[in-house]
Amino acid sequence: MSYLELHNIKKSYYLANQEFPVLTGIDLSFNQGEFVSIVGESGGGKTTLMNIIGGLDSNYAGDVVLNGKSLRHDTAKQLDAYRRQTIGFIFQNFDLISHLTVFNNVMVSLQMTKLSHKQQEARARQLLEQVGLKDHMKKYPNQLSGGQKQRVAIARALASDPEIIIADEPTGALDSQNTQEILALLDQIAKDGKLVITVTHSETVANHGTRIVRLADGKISEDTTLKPGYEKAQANELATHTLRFGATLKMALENMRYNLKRNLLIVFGAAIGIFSVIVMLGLGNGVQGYINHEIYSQVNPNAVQVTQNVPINSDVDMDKISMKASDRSRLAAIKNVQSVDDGYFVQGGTQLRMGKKTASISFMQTHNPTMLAKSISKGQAPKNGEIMLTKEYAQKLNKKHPNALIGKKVTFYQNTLNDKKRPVMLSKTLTVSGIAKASTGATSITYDTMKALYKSKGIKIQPNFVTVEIKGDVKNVKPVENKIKAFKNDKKKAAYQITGVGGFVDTLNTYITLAVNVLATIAGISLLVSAIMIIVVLYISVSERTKEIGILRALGSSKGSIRNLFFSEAFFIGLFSSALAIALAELLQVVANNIAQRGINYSIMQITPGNVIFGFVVAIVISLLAALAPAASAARLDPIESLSYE
Ligand SMILES: Nc1ncnc2c1ncn2[C@@H]1O[C@H](COP(=O)(O)OP(=O)(O)OP(=O)(O)O)[C@@H](O)[C@H]1O
Repeated sequence: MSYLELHNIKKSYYLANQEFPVLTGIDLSFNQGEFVSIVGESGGGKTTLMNIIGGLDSNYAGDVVLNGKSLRHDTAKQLDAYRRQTIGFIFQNFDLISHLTVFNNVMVSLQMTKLSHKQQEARARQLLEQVGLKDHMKKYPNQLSGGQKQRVAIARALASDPEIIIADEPTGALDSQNTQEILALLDQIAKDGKLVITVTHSETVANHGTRIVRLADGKISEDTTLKPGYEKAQANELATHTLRFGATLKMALENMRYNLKRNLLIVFGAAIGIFSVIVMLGLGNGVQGYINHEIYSQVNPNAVQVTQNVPINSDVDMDKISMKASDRSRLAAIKNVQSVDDGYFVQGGTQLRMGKKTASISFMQTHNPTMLAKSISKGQAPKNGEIMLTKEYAQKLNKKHPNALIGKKVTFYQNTLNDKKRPVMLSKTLTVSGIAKASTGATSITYDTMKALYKSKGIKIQPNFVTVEIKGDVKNVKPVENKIKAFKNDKKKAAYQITGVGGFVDTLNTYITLAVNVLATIAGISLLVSAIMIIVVLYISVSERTKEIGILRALGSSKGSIRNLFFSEAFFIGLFSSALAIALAELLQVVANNIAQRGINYSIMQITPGNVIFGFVVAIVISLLAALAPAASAARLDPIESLSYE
């Protein structure tokens, strides 16, 4: 039994359903240590035969038997492994990967062996030294002479220490000096106990080997042994696996670096979409924050004022509008209610006097601790025996310097009815504690002061409103408001009326979030443009790298690895473009906030870590999705057609 046997190999090509037979029944056997030259007329099927022996073509009749085992039933993956482990290809046009250095061209093959990374590097160095390229390892293929390129190809073919070297016209592109040197190397490989099969038109090459096989009309016409084959050595093939993801990542990175300018433009283009989305989200956060900040600085959104649901007019029955202990306790029992404070408001009938000046007050109420200090423009909230005035009323007492009233005494008059419905005048001298903003503050005294004032004429008051304070986030306000609204009175109508901004703020926030998301989605349309751009670029890349794909398949990488190669490229486009987009957005944030701080004293753009992560994830996912079709088309390419791609 010979090491490699071909049994009745037949192969035809079909064009428009017409059969063109190329090989019509080849029977051959080879042994390790032989240097066989296959010669024959051009178009006679030599390359076709080499592709069958090399496991690149499995669409033939007959059988290839290696070491007693037929290749016929090998799966695509087993054939990949066969090419990686047992076969080393050397091509006429060298077929090196142009964007990889000499060293890395050899490393591509070695990365498919199970050697450690250190051992792979050491072997790459040793092989390149062996073919005389010690000083050229860092060069790119286009910086080498033809003979040097073919040496790199030989070093690469020897990477996994395969038992069979297939050299298709290895000296076809070389001068006589280089031809001799390459032949010497091939001869040495055969001497080392490997099987070297070369296809050639050159008699010089053919005569150099140990055996010449002539092909004519698709058959063997002559099989001549020139000299006995060399001693076969102990088979020493290295165990292999397909190109791992890490290696494809590295190759993708090297390819991007090789086409740096183009890739920078692509990354920049893809970054625009992600940048717009991040900026929109950041601005959304900022604007929402700003609006909330503005509202919160004026009023406490977590405070809700609750009154009985009865129309208030001059002859209203005070008893009907008062908030009873039962009202207060059922409000206090609602989830998230922190406190329920008694309050009392008065509409009309109030006058302030200071010297000769008077001010009629249309509305005043008791002060409670949920009112924000920010609603006071000067001074403080009233304590017992004090009054806070809104600016509007303060100006009636001191037009030019309303703030000068603070600390001064004013006389407070209140017309009301006593228990017997007789009009009485309440009066008390109070100290002005502070001036409230007209828009958000109220003229107010404490509940105790109000109570004492009425008590001076024997009137006992009940609170006519309460302030319900709600715990925690403003989101808790709406549910509490809804619960309050749900209470019914005897007439099955809503028992209470409420005023407060919390529910409104929550609704406003919902609308702002909605608007921001709509804007971000519109900005996201540019992501679609980015995705289409990435698809186009990757298709161009697949077509540019068709030859490289053929080379990698010949070296034994699987379809999956080819797919990964393009996914890796897409991954890097996604990664780099999102990094660029985030950097630009952060930069814009610094500039925008700087300007905003000067204008409105607020950071109007707030990009959160969540936005940044979102940007990264979206960019990478979109890039990988965009790579789906180009990567699949690259993986589907036929290795033989890819190798002959010009
Ligand atoms: N993919 C293909 N489809 C159709 N015909 C093909 C295909 N590949 C090769 N052929 C034909 O098969 C025949 C054998 O081609 P092959 O390349 O094996 O010849 P060869 O002996 O290596 O030729 P040369 O010495 O010129 O390189 C040729 O006539 C060629 O046109």
